[in-house]
Amino acid sequence: MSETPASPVVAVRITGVRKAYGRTPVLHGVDLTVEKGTITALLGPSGSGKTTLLRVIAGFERADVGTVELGHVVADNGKRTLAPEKRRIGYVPQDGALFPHLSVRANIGFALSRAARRDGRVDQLLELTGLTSLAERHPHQLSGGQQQRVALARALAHNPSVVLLDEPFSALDTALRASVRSDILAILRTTGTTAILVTHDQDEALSTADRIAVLRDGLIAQHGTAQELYDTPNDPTLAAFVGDANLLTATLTGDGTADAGPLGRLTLRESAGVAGSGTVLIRPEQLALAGERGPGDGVLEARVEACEYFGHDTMLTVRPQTTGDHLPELLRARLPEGVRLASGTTVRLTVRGPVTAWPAPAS
Ligand SMILES: Nc1ncnc2c1ncn2[C@@H]1O[C@H](COP(=O)(O)OP(=O)(O)OP(=O)(O)O)[C@@H](O)[C@H]1O
Repeated sequence: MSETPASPVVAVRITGVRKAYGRTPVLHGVDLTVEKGTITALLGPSGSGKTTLLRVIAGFERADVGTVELGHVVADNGKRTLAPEKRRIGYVPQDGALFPHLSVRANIGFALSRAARRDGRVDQLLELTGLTSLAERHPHQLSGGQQQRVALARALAHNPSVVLLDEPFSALDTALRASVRSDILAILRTTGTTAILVTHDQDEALSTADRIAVLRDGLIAQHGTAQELYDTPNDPTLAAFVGDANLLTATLTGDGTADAGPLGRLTLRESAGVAGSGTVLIRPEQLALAGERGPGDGVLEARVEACEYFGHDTMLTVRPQTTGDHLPELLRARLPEGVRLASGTTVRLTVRGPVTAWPAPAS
């Protein structure tokens, strides 16, 4: 007898949420489901409504239309809302928003009952977040990363069912950012906390979250794993938003391939069986040096315009030497470690692996 896998438990379900400030609509009907125990990155350009959505989930803003369910509880149905303090949500704002006049210990225990404080809940949280030795310091005596850990400890104090983090690393410099991010994520994973993390940093979203939801024009443009978003974005704009993208005009053959002119016939990851004009996505690491193979037969000659050396790999910007409808003026190719090429060098490139393509929209 085959067993049906248990369906995942839903921690947050947002259905058809609309929100306007005055006459300016921000959320246009957002649908999003977050499973318990997962970390979801909410990614989107500045002004796309990420903070607004987080505030609607937290109950600091009301939805105009739609529902917000937290577990089995309807927290907002566009008419009635559950007060923020009854939602079992922890909120970590951008700047941490610690009380400057209180110690780390007092900041963490601020909203706890006397009984909880007596039971050692604060000590537990100090230990969990590695702050025990800093418990008596004040916020101004802490680094930015330590302050963020205090903010997280405070958000976790009530055993929330969901923690919302609004760009919690944006105030930190690049070096500190990576280490604080991994500390905070480790804490969230250790405690099995469901989290929604707002970011406009694509790399951060791709490298940290179980799932990524991209908010664009007030709607979720795509929700999936990092690999789904990177390999099979829903449209060319998303492809360019999540990672580096070479977008080429191609002719879809309808048999699972696309004719990309000088780059030859490319195999598609998925094919809708549609023939006609379309756009193909080639990620920079899918362009490889063709070795001895000459132009034609899927090999493109191009001139190096720029060579960025990163140690672990090299990013080339090249100008195709063949002009035509198929190719953009410049392409980006990520080559393996050790490659360094002077501007003006001619390279021969070929495409590796299957690509994603979209038929041209019907006019
Ligand atoms: N209280 C408010 N009153 C009026 N308009 C607001 C209010 N809060 C946000 N907005 C507007 O709503 C839009 C979405 O803002 P929001 O802060 O949700 O975006 P965001 O995606 O979080 O942006 P960022 O990445 O820059 O923080 C913006 O145009 C913003 O100016």
